[in-house]
Amino acid sequence: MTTQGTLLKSELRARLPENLPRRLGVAVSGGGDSVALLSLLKHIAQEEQVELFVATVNHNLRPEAVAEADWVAQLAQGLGLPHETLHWQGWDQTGNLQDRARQARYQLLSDWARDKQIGAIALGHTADDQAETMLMRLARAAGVTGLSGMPAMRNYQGIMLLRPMLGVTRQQLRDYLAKIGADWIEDPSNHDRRFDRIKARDALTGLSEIGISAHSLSRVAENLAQAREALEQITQDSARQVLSVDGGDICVDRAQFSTLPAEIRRRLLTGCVRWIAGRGYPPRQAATDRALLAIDQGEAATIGGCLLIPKADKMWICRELNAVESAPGAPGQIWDGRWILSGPAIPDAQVHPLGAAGLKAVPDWRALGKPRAALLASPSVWSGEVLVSAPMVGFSNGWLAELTPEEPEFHSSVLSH
Ligand SMILES: Nc1ncnc2c1ncn2[C@@H]1O[C@H](COP(=O)(O)OP(=O)(O)OP(=O)(O)O)[C@@H](O)[C@H]1O
Repeated sequence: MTTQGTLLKSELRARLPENLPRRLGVAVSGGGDSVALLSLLKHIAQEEQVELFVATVNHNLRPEAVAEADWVAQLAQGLGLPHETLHWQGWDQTGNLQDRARQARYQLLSDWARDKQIGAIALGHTADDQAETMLMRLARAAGVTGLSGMPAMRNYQGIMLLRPMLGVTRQQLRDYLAKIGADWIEDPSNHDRRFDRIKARDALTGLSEIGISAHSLSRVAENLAQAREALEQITQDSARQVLSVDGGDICVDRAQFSTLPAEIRRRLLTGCVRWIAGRGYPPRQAATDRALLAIDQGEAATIGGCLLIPKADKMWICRELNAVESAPGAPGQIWDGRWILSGPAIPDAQVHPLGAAGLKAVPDWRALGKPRAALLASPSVWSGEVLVSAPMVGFSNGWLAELTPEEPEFHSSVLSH
């Protein structure tokens, strides 16, 4: 191995978990980065008795994709490694094409890994990718989380995604490939200035004059990733002190909450909102700031599908009735993104939010000590016009309302973003 190769190999090794899984996946598109990744990992795998498995995703978006996947298959075969091409069914015209293709890629790769009992998949993101990500996030005035960039390791549906090349540049990898006489596929979209990433790439070249480089920006990301870890720990500890979960709602001790630093309060609030109303994008900063002010002042507010309701010295954070999808749910299936209701078989049973009509049928709801609005959005079972069960309001009638099994334990879930 060349000296350069040995240096790159140790850079990669330092960013991989200490104990590599016995079966390791490598996502190879055929581009220079992932081809270099494969070559370097091959050396590491040989030294550590790790079996490598290669996969290429064909997004079926470009006619050349079939030939590119075949090219990678041959490359893998030449290295004596198993290869599989995974196919995306195509874009359903919803959302942004790039985002959807990326999501599909991770889904296909993780399904493949699970199927093959592969514990982790290595991806070829480089320091340049990290730097471009940082520049794009700077444009959105991101905070500590956004500016901690792409993580070097991340659990995706039980499979570890590894990015061991975040400390090396695209140019270093190209030089290495040229030295060992390896070939790769040049993606024409890498020069397409319609994409923000390509504009960020060009901008980075200009920034080198003031010493901003892919290396320096990816180091900033690493620094902030450590800061983020520390913040997450403090946030978890604070959550235990100032929040309590009551059914599907959260009750905040306002006096204690107000003593916390702004960043921790923001993290707690967005964590609560995501836990209650879903795991999509976090609420915008302006909405979060408005809601934090409302908590300070003990005023009602709404944020991201949740209601903030003051009651004595507490603030309740609950699901907003108007934000619950109006289509009825079925028992045994996930309703409103997080509840599963189960009980005696009733042919026409449907799950709805309790609503004002339902609450009327449960006269002693006041004894629960919870705000009325919180109860209105709670899950209930109906047979036609008849209320069968409202488990969160003490009228269970043999039914059980449980938070979905994927819903992790509150104190860690609230804070793990
Ligand atoms: N079609 C593909 N098949 C297999 N692996 C791929 C494919 N496309 C990308 N990858 C993997 O992802 C790495 C990063 O690729 P790229 O920078 O093009 O992704 P991206 O679209 O920026 O996605 P993201 O940054 O969200 O992961 C590649 O080095 C490779 O490991």
